[in-house]
Amino acid sequence: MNDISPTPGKCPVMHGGVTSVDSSKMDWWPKALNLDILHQHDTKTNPFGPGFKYREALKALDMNALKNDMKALLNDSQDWWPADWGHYGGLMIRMAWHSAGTYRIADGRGGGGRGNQRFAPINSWPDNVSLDKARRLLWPLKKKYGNKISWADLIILAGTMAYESMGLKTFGFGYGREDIWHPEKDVYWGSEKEWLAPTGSEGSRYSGERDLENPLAATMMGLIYVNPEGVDGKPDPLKTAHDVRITFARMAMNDEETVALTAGGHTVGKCHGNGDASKLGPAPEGADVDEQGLGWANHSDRGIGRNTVSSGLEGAWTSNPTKWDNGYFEMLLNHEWELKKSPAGAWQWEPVDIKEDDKPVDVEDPSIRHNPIMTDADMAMKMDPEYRKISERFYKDPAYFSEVFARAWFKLTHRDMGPKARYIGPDVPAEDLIWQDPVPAGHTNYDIGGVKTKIAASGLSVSDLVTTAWDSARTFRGSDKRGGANGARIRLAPQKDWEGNEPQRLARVLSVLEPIAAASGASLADVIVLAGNVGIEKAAKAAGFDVTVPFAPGRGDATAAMTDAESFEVLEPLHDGYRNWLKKDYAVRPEELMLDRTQLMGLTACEMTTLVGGMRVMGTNHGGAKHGVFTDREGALTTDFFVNLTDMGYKWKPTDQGLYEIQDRKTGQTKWTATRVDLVFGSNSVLRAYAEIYAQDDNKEKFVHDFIAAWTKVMNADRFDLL
Ligand code: HEM
Repeated sequence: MNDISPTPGKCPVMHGGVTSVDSSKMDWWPKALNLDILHQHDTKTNPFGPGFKYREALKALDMNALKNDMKALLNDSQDWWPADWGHYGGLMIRMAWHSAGTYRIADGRGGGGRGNQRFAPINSWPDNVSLDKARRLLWPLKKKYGNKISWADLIILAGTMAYESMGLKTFGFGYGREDIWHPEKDVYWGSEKEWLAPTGSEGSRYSGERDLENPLAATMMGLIYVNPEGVDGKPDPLKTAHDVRITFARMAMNDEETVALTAGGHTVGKCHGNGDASKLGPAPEGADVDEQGLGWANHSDRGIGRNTVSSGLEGAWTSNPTKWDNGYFEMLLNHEWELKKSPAGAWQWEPVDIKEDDKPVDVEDPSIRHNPIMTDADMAMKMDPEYRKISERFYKDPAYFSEVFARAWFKLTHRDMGPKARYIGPDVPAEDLIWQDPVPAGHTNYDIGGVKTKIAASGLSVSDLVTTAWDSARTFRGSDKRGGANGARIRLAPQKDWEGNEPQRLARVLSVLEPIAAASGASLADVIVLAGNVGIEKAAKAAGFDVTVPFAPGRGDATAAMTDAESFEVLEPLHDGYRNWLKKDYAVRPEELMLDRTQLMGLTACEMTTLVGGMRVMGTNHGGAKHGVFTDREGALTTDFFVNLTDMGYKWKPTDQGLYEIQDRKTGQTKWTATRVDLVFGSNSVLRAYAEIYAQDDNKEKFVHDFIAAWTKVMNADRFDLL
């Protein structure tokens, strides 16, 4: 025998817990559904305890004291990681920007709203080299102010105050970003197998004529946005411009905001590449314990100050890199630039000719001067015709540039927080901004019972009532807190025309509900939700249960002028496991799409099961299709979906149309038709366990109550006005 055991005679296999992440029990079945994404940041693992409310904790924060401490920290250079020119501003801004800049509009995930930069994979992305130091520099403040300030807020505050300290009049700041406490499992960052894998590598995010896979916004695995050296590391400002435009559009930024952000970002700070990148140790997640959570350690060279290597490019963009000024455009537009290699071997642009006095000074010794540099993305701001027009305008009108930048920075760092009601603190700007999806306050003092009576007598079916309320609420996503029933945007473009909303049926139902709203003083948004509640109460009654669905009035109706219709397009449902509908065939299995949507809606696997089971028996399938409704008592809130799904008196046979016939084993007759998503609740072992609980005879009433609890959660998911 080959003795590979470190302790001869004993079993060489380590028994005990599976504590490493290299393989999991489920890897044997790669097609199994990963329900874990629905069970993140559970109360059981919450280190703050169940009663902790960040919004409440923030009330005790001395915001002035924190700001004063932050100002002092920005200029308090530490020997272990000295500040360039004695000012940490550039580093802190890059940290805040990289935190916010992972946001993408397609699924609202990413962004700086949860403090996810502290955890893998983002803490160890190649683009985030040295930001571990930036966060560690903030630790004394986090320690001092404790739970009264989240990491997520602290990171964005650091960047914002850095600008303030360098002379920019910022647009404002809102606290309120709540921290997560372990990595996110639901975010798809790409399929490549290597960091910075070039286009066309295994799992490439590009297809066709450089079409970037959705929902991704970054161009490479491990980058926040675009490659600074050029597409796939090959300098070509026009090609880079194409990438920048797409990446920033997917961060919700237009051309003007993109130029403002890039220029404003590089008005301060510098690139770090004065050394040998191969001497950097592993990223934080792969580093040894003695690195204590830091990464990219350089134990063979000095590796700090002027010898820091982060991106590998080297140099500042402007003559005064610790000052908010117009130096970026002066530099970019008034010089010719040529390609050079940095000391670390990265491509960068340097001026063909520049006066000695215009060169930025060394970070440690002001008597030494270095060439300024431009990344390929900076050159795009000059070479791309549209970007150039904007650059020239900013150059000529510095006040306008500052104003556009300040607003774009505010948007960048707050967009993923959702509605303004979530911002806290004295520096929240009063102005309503269209990208906040504003909703006016609605009335609360109307006769709720009277409205419900009118709805009940309106002749609308249970299916119509429940479906319309569901469709108005289901757009909500917890990722960036957009969508939802509040605002009644379901009656506006583009939502009223979405195929998933069945426009004709929707128009018919709204034509009944609108006059009821108008006559009562309630908002249509409230009436739509009330309609759903009335439908559920009727359905529960038909199943033998007298219940009242909880309701909080006060939703408002947004107008078309308050709605950036184009920005709502990303919220269009293309599938809905709850309404048993798929717009078209995707490469992804419909049950995975359902899980993704469920995660975005903030529901657990059990809540998902409850809701699907209830929606099926109330006949809310898309288009009123009969498949998926396996009950003889449609419209009653029974557990029939689960009872029939788990009944061995039936068998399940695939049909040519991708559906399943439910046949009576004895008679051989087809009784109902099911979809793939329906059958997942009987086939997946975890979902089946939930389904079996509801199929038990003793749980009929529990089901009604669980359904109502989950339903109410969905209807109120966007009630930030109640916070
Ligand atoms: C078009 C996209 C952009 C590219 C390709 C890019 C690229 C880079 C690179 C390569 C560095 C050097 C990092 C290092 O070695 O330390 C850097 C630094 C920096 N970037 Fe950007 N950037 C972009 C956009 C932005 C934006 C939008 C902002 C903020 C609004 C920003 C703010 C900064 C700051 C402040 C630094 C200096 C960091 C320091 O002084 O330590 N950048 N950027």
